[in-house]
Amino acid sequence: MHAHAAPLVLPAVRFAGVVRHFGAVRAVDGVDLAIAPGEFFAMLGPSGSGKTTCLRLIAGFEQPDDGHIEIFGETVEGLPPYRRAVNTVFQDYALFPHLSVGENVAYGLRVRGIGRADRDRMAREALAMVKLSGMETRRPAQLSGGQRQRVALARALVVRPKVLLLDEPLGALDLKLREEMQSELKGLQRALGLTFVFVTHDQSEALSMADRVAVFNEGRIVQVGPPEEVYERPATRFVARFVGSANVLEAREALALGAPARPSSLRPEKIVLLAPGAPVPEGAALVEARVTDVSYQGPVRRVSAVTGEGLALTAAVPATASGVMAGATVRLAVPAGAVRPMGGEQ
Ligand SMILES: Nc1ncnc2c1ncn2[C@@H]1O[C@H](COP(=O)(O)OP(=O)(O)OP(=O)(O)O)[C@@H](O)[C@H]1O
Repeated sequence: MHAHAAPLVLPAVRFAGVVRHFGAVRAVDGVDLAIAPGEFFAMLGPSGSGKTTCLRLIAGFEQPDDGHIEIFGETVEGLPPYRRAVNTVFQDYALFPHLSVGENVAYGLRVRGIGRADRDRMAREALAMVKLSGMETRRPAQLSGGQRQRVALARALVVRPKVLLLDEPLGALDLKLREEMQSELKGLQRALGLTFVFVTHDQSEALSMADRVAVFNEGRIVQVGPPEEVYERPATRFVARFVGSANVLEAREALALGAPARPSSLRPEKIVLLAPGAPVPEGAALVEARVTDVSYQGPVRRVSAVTGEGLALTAAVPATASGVMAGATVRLAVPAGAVRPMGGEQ
């Protein structure tokens, strides 16, 4: 964006040069971002990369040491959490064990001074939204993990925030439930038209749910864009490796595969295992390599191999491919365009 061009829509959340240090730890180290209203925005990165601190800065549980934060155009520095148009769903749900489900959900309304009848109605509506109608009188201890997660969601939504902050909300759920909740959350976000800011260290979760993904490393955003772009065109080595474990090629290695001499990424699933005698596809580079390791992963096998020149590649090939075992020599085709140049260094 040009500095002089006014944005077309006021961002739901805007960070300008935001810094948060804890002693010598640069938890958030100069972050700029603009999250659009109604956007599902994922913050993805390894443990300790600063995602949660960014979320806490939006919520108002942390204050920036430097930089500026706006929520729908309003400067929020110094504004306490309850005065911001945001609400948070925590990973551990933070439900009150001694209150019923209905009371948990209505809690935020009670502290805002909303009367009994309205509270009950709004809590019932919020519980219906997360498919928990009829559970009002249960205690959190009488619910499954997935149901508790829904109560936490209803409790956050009932006060009608403009931005919902979710800190690894599905982290405690098993895989199947997690996948169900991913599509439900996404559906809910679309139906309500709310802005969701979602923190996760799970790259497939970020890619499948978000409109845009910001990849964090060491307190900075190293790439931000739609999932396809982050996956297909990682900007840095870190993004290439962290999102989908791409092969990272040095400039001379890219050149040897017929691509421009630039540091580049190559997705394992783009590499084609050629059957013995099969012709090399048009425009592809042919590589002969000795298999060093094979790992079966259900639909695919991940094959690690090294060429005579010492180029190590990982390919994801159909699990049905035969004759692939450690020590075997394989012919791999790297299609033209599969080698993608990277700009940044971090
Ligand atoms: N209150 C605090 N006091 C001291 N250091 C902190 C505090 N909060 C966070 N940090 C440090 O700041 C860095 C970033 O932490 P943060 O929780 O934002 O990372 P994260 O990417 O969310 O990681 P995770 O996925 O593990 O939650 C870490 O090194 C962390 O130890």
